[in-house]
Amino acid sequence: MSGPSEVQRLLAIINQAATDALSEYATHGEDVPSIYEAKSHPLDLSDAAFNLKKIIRTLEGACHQLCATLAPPLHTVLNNGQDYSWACLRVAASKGITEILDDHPDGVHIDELSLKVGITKGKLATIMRTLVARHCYQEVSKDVYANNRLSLTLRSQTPGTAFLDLQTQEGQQAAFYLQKSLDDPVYGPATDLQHTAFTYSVKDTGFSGTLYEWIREHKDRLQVMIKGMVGMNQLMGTLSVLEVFPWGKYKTICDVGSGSGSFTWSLVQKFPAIEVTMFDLPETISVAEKAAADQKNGVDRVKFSSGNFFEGSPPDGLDVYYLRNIIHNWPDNSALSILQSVQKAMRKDSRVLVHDYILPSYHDPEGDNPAHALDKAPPPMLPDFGYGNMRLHNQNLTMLFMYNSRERTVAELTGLSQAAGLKLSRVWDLGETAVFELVRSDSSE
Ligand SMILES: C[S@@+](CC[C@H](N)C(=O)[O-])C[C@H]1O[C@@H](n2cnc3c(N)ncnc32)[C@H](O)[C@@H]1O
Repeated sequence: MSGPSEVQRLLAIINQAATDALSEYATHGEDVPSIYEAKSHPLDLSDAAFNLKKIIRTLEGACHQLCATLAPPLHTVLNNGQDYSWACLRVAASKGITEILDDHPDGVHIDELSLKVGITKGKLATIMRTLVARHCYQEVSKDVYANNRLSLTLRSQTPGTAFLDLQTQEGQQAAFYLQKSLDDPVYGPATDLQHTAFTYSVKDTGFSGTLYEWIREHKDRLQVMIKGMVGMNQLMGTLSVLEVFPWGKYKTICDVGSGSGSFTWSLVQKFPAIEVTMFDLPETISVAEKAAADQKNGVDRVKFSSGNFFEGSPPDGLDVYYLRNIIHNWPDNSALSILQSVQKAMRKDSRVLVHDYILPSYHDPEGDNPAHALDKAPPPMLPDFGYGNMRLHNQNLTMLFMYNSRERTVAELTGLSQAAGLKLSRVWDLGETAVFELVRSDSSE
């Protein structure tokens, strides 16, 4: 395809995707939001909006590819290398700027904002201007800043800002040390959890261990991590699995590595006949048991089981074993042990749902099997949607920095599953994440 025809095709894709997005808002009976409004939109965190996610994946991917096609290459490459907006987001969230602006819909002058947050006016103005250029906050008149739709997500104490805190602290710290750790003769070739970019970044403090051990020693970060997992799942839109998978056919579910239970509580509240057992390490289960006090209903249908999936199995004989954001945390040998431990607990007709980002791979035959295929972007886009799947690649990198692990392709997950005595039944593409549905190898399905 020639340059001009690539551009024409990308423009057509962008046009179609934007039109589809407008229709999707109409389908849900909602107005199209304005970026200048300081109010949340009903579809912002809706589990039912997974089609919108798919459309945006195409739109973002095509827009970025169009710019990368037409701009000088150094422009695009350094846009990526120079992106410091994360540091400004971190300041805004930690200083509660959104909450201050909440009380002033007409905006606050930088002089007053500077006094309220305790940051010198000139420095704060630089930070605010950077964020405004990213559509987060708005400058309503000269040096007067107000909230908009995006800045509302920066209210402190929310799961979303807890996730931002993790990404911009431990995440960025590990990212900085990636290159140094790769050059290190011990850390570079290591595949274990003790020798990651993150553990490299803290080794001069005298710490040696895994991220999990580090978190245990830093209890304040454990709380942020538990809350941040809720925010991460909001971002990923994982709860759309409640809309897509036929949960109504099943009664007993095990939420394996449940964390504080953000999935469990949503499941029992949406499906009144379902019973869930949360299975996690003792320290996490005790946090989850305390969090149960905040739940309005379904508490009598939730059981707590503490254990370690490397030393035993989750409770046996349940209908569905659901593993969300678990397998991707572990290198292959450990991921295999987890699947084996679940397989041992299964009845012949039980099933396992592995819910992670799944890496598209368009060059392996398994990816072409229509029953297992993930959506593919139209040419001339990169088949995996490129920038449209950026969070998948960011998560893949986070797994590398933190655990020496990675997101996996359908073929890689299929291989691990087979080694654990399981076989693939179906892949559910949720627009951002995907669910890998497995049954026992000896099942007649
Ligand atoms: C990334 S979090 C995912 C939590 C939850 N599934 C979610 O999606 O929000 C990983 C979870 O695995 C749990 N975990 C780690 N090692 C474990 C083990 N050996 N046995 C059981 N659970 C474990 C952690 O405590 C944590 O809750």
